[in-house]
Amino acid sequence: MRSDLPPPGLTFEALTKRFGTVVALDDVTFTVPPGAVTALVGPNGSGKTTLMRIVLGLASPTAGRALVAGQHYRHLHNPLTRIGALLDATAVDPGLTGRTHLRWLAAAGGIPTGRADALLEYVGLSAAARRRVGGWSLGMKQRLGVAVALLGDPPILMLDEPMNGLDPEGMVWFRGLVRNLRDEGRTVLLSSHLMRELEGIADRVVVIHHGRIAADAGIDSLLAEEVDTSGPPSLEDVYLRLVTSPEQVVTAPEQVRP
Ligand SMILES: Nc1ncnc2c1ncn2[C@@H]1O[C@H](COP(=O)(O)OP(=O)(O)OP(=O)(O)O)[C@@H](O)[C@H]1O
Repeated sequence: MRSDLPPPGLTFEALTKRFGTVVALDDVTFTVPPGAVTALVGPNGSGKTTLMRIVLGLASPTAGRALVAGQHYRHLHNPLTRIGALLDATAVDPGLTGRTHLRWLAAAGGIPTGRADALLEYVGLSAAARRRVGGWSLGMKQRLGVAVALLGDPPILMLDEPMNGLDPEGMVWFRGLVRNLRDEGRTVLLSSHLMRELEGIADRVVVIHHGRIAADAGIDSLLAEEVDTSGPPSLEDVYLRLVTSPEQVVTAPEQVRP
């Protein structure tokens, strides 16, 4: 392998996951390229969370594999410093303060606890940090989840529906955050149902439908191909067409926003 190639972000190779008779993921192959923001979209139950859980070793694939920078998660040295994830913002002990939660996770991961305070400030939670998380709104918990994901200052972030519950100011904050992460050269995989928000922050889009890839392309090329709309094409138009025409597969991996 050439040494001047950037390290891969996330790689999914023929990934299949069955829960009994339910096929959550069906032979899924795609790459999340480094240094870009990739949106993972699909209807409820299409397999997005399952895919992310497999990356972190929280679920085992029935077949195929998911790799982080070319390695299985379980083989990563200091995993918090390699990939940060937000899968379920509500999975926090409600009796803990946000600060205690974050400092505890930092200590458990061998990260200086002082970073927890810096991150609470970064995600706009300094004022609430010493209050119990049980009294926090969903949007506040999402911000805390982002802080957890950033604890190890990882080059790869994987965020499952991080915009749920954010108020308009929170949306603006989140947009800025994702742009910063990309400007810092980080790799971001982000799932959401909020197409308009994704249109403003994603470089690439992977559409998953019934556990299979329906599109994997740069957002600009996806929009450029959408010619059947009366007004300017939107990601929502592309998405709706794809999930109502599951046999269609769009790939244009070369298209990444500069
Ligand atoms: N632990 C489990 N046991 C059984 N079935 C499961 C389990 N986890 C997920 N599934 C099923 O796998 C499929 C994919 O679910 P998944 O949660 O990955 O979808 P999703 O795309 O994240 O959905 P949403 O957009 O609603 O969050 C669904 O049919 C779901 O019911």
